[in-house]
Amino acid sequence: MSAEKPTIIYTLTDEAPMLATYAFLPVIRAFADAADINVETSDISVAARILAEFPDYLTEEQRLPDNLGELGKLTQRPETNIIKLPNISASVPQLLAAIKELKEKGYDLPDFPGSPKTDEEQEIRDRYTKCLGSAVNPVLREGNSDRRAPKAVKEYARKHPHSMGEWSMASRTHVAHMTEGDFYHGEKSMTVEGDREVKMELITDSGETLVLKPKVTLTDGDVIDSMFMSKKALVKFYEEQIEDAYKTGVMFSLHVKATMMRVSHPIVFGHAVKVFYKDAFAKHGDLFDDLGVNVNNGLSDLYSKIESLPSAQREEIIDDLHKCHEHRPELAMVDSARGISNFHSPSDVIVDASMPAMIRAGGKMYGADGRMKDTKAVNPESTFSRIYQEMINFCKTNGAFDPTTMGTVPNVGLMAQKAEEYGSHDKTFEVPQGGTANITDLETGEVLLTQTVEEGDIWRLCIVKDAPIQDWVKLAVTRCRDSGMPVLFWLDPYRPHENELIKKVHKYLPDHDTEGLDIQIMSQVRAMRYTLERVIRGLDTISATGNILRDYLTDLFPILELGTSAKMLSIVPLMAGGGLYETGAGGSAPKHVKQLLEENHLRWDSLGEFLALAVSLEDLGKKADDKRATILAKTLDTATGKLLENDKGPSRTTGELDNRGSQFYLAMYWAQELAAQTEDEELRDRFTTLAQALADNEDTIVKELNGAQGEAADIGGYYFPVPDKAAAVMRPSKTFNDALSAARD
Ligand SMILES: NC(=O)C1=CN([C@@H]2O[C@H](COP(=O)(O)OP(=O)(O)OC[C@H]3O[C@@H](n4cnc5c(N)ncnc54)[C@H](OP(=O)(O)O)[C@@H]3O)[C@@H](O)[C@H]2O)C=CC1
Ligand SMILES: O=C(O)CCC(=O)C(=O)O
Ligand SMILES: [Mg+2]
Repeated sequence: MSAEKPTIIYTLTDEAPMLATYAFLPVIRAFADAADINVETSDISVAARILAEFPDYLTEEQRLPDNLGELGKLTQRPETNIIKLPNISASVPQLLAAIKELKEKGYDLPDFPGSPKTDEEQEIRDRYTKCLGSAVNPVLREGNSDRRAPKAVKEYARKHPHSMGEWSMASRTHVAHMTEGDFYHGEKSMTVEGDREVKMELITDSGETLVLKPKVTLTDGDVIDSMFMSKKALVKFYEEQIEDAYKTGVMFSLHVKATMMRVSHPIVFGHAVKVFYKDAFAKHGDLFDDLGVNVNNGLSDLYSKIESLPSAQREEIIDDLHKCHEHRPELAMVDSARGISNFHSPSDVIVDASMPAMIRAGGKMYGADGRMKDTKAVNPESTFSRIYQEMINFCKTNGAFDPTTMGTVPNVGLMAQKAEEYGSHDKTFEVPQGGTANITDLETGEVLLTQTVEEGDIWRLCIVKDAPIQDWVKLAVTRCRDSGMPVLFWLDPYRPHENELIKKVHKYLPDHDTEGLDIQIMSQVRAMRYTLERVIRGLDTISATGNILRDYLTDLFPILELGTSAKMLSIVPLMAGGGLYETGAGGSAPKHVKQLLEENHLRWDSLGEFLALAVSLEDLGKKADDKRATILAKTLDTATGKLLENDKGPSRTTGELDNRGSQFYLAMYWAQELAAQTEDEELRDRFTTLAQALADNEDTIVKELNGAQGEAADIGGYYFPVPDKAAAVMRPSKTFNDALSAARD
């Protein structure tokens, strides 16, 4: 990072946001240049992270630095200013596809060892594992989360409401979750006194001691939890729910977060597939084992592994899989036209986005015949899934929410320093043998937390440190004061972990001036009900939650309120003083890439980027006392408001204004605002020319941008596109490109 100039680091990520960046970076640079702001990029896409992990397999020219590691270090510096776009938290099928593409491009990477047999294979697998799942966000999110709908965005949604499906009392949609044997059921938690080192060990029933994690360093005040999911209870639960759905004729859908909960949830997902196709697994299980089939990676893994078999044998298996459907319920589909079900891949249906989409659609998902149907939404873990049933009950009673009148629900989420589930990846184990699972002090041998587990159970240790909790409480109070909204801490005293948090909230609230503020603590189901009663009255309520509810609620409410969580302001005030500005609360929208590749239309809305850039510039202005950065921030904010007012967001329909056209309008409005301001004459003069050039050529530019649509687009890859090709597709208007270049001269 350049020491002299104020610097924004803009991340290059994956899928739709990465494509949008090809168009947006030249716009940003045209404006940032004028204020002498450095805009650096950092490629943290899954492809770049894979390449950075395997320098020893690559030629000198092919090697990439460890950008993520570097950014992680920068989060510890107060001057850091990062704009973070959504990235793929890769499932195994996505990782395999990325490796395949890179190999085809001449990167001589090793194959991903599905079941490593040698030390070398294990080492390769361990390296690839670093690129799997939620590997980016926990590293960069060295602060807690502040996500909210900006006023202009909320007002836009009120004036231009998105469609909402109808809810009826007769809806059969419901949430099914475990009532015993899940992580909630046997959770144990404690606040650690004094610094100490512990290990995770399993004393097996045969008396052997297996050390699963030799050392975990804990500090005074850490809250630690030991919890497990019983395999037996999970399988029994799936059996019952599948049977119930079949008997009652309701569709079955599974909602997990195999990407973020990258160790536990693929296993939870895999058991569902095995139970659903129980008969086929009973008949061909040995063969599947020989082939290395692992349905934790989805049914697609099974289909690809049986491809090597003689066709008669393969067809017999496929026939047996199909036969299972005769006595199983209908499955929710991801792509009914292509026969791709909810079981195909664990990253196709991700609970944070999938449950709100279903609730927004009136409790319906797509069935195999392409029609929307009621569903049994299976969310095995009861810890958080009960909030969805509460909302469903509410919708059944009160009907669908009305975006023109509903209140807003911002979130203050605890996630700093790998809080809670974020840090659990390397402390989660599929128990190899039954026994006693202990968290044991390395020095004294004292057992801090103990669980009795059985073979196949998933056992994990989560930690949340004291400083992030203090920071979270402070952020909640600050947001309460600044917004004038009440704050609810969604904490359940019956859950041991949250009971520890409640004690800390009580301890740290008195550190702040809370005079006149409405701050309450409620268990999750009550908090949801209380919030919803306010929402339908147009009243706003901040939710202060742990990490998982941060994730769930910041898709749930935005999707209902705004139609998408991409329009959220998503700020992470870094605890070391810097700022991480995320672009919305949604993901990288793979469906949008499909449309671009097929029809050259990108429906991705970059509003999240516009909002993030404005707060990033504002922060730069404040910290570096940089007047020009402040002017850029203010004018960008006004331009974004104008964009909303004039309804220049991207359309879903090919041939109409898309991401590129929307960015053009943003650039034009921004230049016009700068041309109209009087605080800085040089800026005014510089942008008067650009504003003029864009306004004069508005019709030509829009024609050039929209005219490029309609045919398939070639960007030279999916995970690692060819930059020139992607840039050519994303910047099809010569007139616009020339005007931006001229502005930098
Ligand atoms: N911060 C991060 O890094 C995050 C990353 N992810 C990753 O994103 C990927 C996809 O996750 P998924 O669960 O499908 O969720 P997404 O939020 O990416 O997509 C779900 C749907 O939301 C809508 N949407 C999302 N962003 C936008 C946008 N900017 N403009 C318009 N519509 C938008 C789209 O609806 P429609 O198709 O109707 O247009 C899209 O299909 C996964 O790989 C996941 O790991 C997920 C969440 C956060
Ligand atoms: O880190 C991840 O895998 C996804 C994060 C996410 O969905 C979110 O932050 O809302
Ligand atoms: Mg999310």
